Amino acid sequence: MSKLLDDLAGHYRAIIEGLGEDSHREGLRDTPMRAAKAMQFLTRGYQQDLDELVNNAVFESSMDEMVVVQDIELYSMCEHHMLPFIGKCHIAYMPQGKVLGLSKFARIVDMYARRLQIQENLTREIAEAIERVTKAKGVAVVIEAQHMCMMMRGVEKQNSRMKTSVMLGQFRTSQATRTEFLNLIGHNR
Ligand SMILES: Nc1nc2c(ncn2[C@@H]2O[C@H](COP(=O)(O)OP(=O)(O)OP(=O)(O)O)[C@@H](O)[C@H]2O)c(=O)[nH]1
Ligand SMILES: [Zn+2]
Repeated sequence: MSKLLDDLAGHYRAIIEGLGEDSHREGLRDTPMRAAKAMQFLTRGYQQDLDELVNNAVFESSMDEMVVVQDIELYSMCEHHMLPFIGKCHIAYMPQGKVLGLSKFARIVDMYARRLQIQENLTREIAEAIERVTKAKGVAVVIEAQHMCMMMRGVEKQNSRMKTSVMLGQFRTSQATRTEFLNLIGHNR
């Protein structure tokens, strides 16, 4: 067992004790280690590297029309409360001689979502990574998510959703491209 994981489990034991619970009672005995492993999983994006993850799955193609990958589910952790935010990510790009392997969009989303994040930065990091990997003429990313810190505590609003978008290149400069994308993902109602 790594020292990092042991340390993290120790911190979880302290949190449990801090809540006034007995961390040695049967139901909680293994919880610090379980929680530590779960948190490591939920933040495993810190251990990942973009180039390694893409694994050269960038293919030559004459495709020069918009490609959209819609409804990629997303689980992240808000950096203010360390509570989950959950939603969907929509990605579009305008290829320029190269297309990216389909699964890599989901992998890139997860690499940045599995960290402590705010939704705005997550959206930008995904867009910039796709731009870097594909050298596309434009990249657009929209995320819509619900934040547990707004639902389970605080203002306790169950139905609000946050939408963020980052438009790069042609999606920023061309209203028509942007509109086509928003129409394709059903956001121009
Ligand atoms: N912009 C943005 N804000 C976020 C995100 N996740 C959480 N927040 C907000 O971060 C803010 C932190 O505000 P604070 O006043 O320091 O913390 P707080 O007292 O727990 O705030 P309340 O949630 O209003 O109770 C809150 O308004 C949260 O809603 C996010 O992804 N983006
Ligand atoms: Zn929060």
